[in-house]
Parts: sequence; C-alpha cells; structure tokens
Amino acid sequence: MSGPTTSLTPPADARRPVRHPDAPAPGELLGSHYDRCFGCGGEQPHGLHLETRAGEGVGVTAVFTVKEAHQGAPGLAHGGVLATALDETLGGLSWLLRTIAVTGRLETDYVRPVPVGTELHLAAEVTAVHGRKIYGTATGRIGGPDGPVAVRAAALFVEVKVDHFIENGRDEEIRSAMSDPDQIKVARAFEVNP
Ligand SMILES: CCCCC/C=C\C/C=C\C/C=C\C/C=C\CCCC(=O)SCCNC(=O)CCNC(=O)[C@H](O)C(C)(C)COP(=O)(O)OP(=O)(O)OC[C@H]1O[C@@H](n2cnc3c(N)ncnc32)[C@H](O)[C@@H]1OP(=O)(O)O
Repeated sequence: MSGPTTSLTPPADARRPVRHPDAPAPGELLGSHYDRCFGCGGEQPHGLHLETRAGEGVGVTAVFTVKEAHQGAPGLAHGGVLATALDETLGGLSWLLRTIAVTGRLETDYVRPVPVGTELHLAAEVTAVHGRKIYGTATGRIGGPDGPVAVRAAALFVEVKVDHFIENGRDEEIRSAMSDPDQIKVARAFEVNP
C-alpha cells in the first residue's frame, strides 16, 4: 500500500473549527455546488439529489431519499451510494467554513440495512482543523432525524484552490462550468476566503 495512511484522529495541536462569519444561516438550503454533481446536482438524473441545509455551529443536515437506481441488493441501498451520501454531506461543510476542500479519506460504518424508499437523515460536522486538513464526522439515520443510526463516517478533507478543478477536470466540463455564471458565482463565494 502506498500513500498516506494517517489516522482520522486530529493531531493534538489541531484547532477547533470556526464558522465563517458569512456562512449561510442555520436552516438555509445550501444549494448545489455543481448542477452535474452525482451527490447534489439537479441535472444529474440518477444522482442522489441530496438537499443540504446549514446547521448550528460548523454543521449541516441533509436528506437523501433512496431510489430504485440506488440499489445494491434487491430493495436495499448500495453501500457505495450510502458512502456517497455521507461524503456529499461532509462536502457541504465547505459552505460553513467558506473553504473548498476535497475528500482525502473516508471511513464508513454500515450499521443497519437501508431499504429503497427510505429517507436517510444525514448530519455532519467539522470536528477539527489542522493546516489544510479538515476533520469531520457524519451520521445517516432512518425513520426521522432522531431515528436509529444506519450509517456513519469519519473523514479527512484537504483544502484546495479552485485551480484543483480547473487543472484536473476534463476540458469539456471545465469549459462549460466556466461559461456558466451560476457556477462562477459558487467559485467566487469561496475565493473571498482570506
Ligand atoms: C470554474 C470551475 C469551478 C469548479 C468548482 C468550484 C467550486 C466548487 C465548490 C465547492 C466544491 C467543494 C467540494 C465538493 C463537495 C462535495 C463532493 C464530495 C467531496 C468529494 O467527493 S471530493 C472528490 C474525491 N476526492 C478527490 O478527488 C481528491 C483526490 N486527491 C487529491 O487531489 C490529493 O491527494 C489531495 C488534494 C487530497 C491532497 O494532495 P495535495 O498534494 O494537495 O496535499 P498533500 O499531499 O501535501 O496533503 C496535505 C496534507 O493532507 C494529508 N493527506 C492528504 N491525503 C490524505 C489521505 N488520503 N489520508 C490522510 N491524510 C492525507 C497529508 O498527509 C498532508 O498532511 P500534513 O500537512 O500534516 O503533512
């Protein structure tokens, strides 16, 4: 195995996360960061169409309804899709920090099977920040926001610049995104971060 295998436990000198002063108010719908995103994009037909809202502190909540296209076993959500839901919810924390970050590491626990048709109630929070590393946790509950935990995750996101996408994305989609005023607005919202 190569590459970093760092623990998901923040180092002792990590700092507490700080909600950005311009973060959306608690309860506010965050909207999609990219309309073709498999997690949250409205223009992605088989996507998860996750709806994420700002929470208190450096936290967010989201709801994902498991559809027929999201199955692994008959009538049950695919584990990778559930990991995506957790990943996307954690990604929404970017709005609270006003920092663009990508997933470096994601560990998922599957606690209960999640049937098709279920509304998965997700919640995520940033637990610590250390340099460009952002640590977070997420849960997915069934039967309501206070229902039993079906899935949970711990993750490490790494802060990047908008250039990360421009340099690594396929030309076709990057050109299209850069000519979309709504997409530019999303990117600008993060660039104001000092
Ligand atoms: C006009 C176009 C507009 C485009 C869009 C604009 C705006 C978008 C706005 C918001 C979107 C934001 C997020 C998306 C939201 C939701 C989607 C869900 C999230 C995802 O689905 S996102 C896709 C999956 N994701 C990837 O596609 C990442 C691929 N990957 C890489 O791109 C690199 O790998 C990277 C950047 C991660 C690091 O590379 P790097 O060279 O920048 O940094 P480096 O290696 O120096 O690491 C720095 C410190 O992080 C530690 N570290 C790194 N990786 C680690 C690991 N895996 N485990 C443990 N520790 C790790 C090191 O150990 C070091 O730690 P230390 O500082 O202590 O030494």
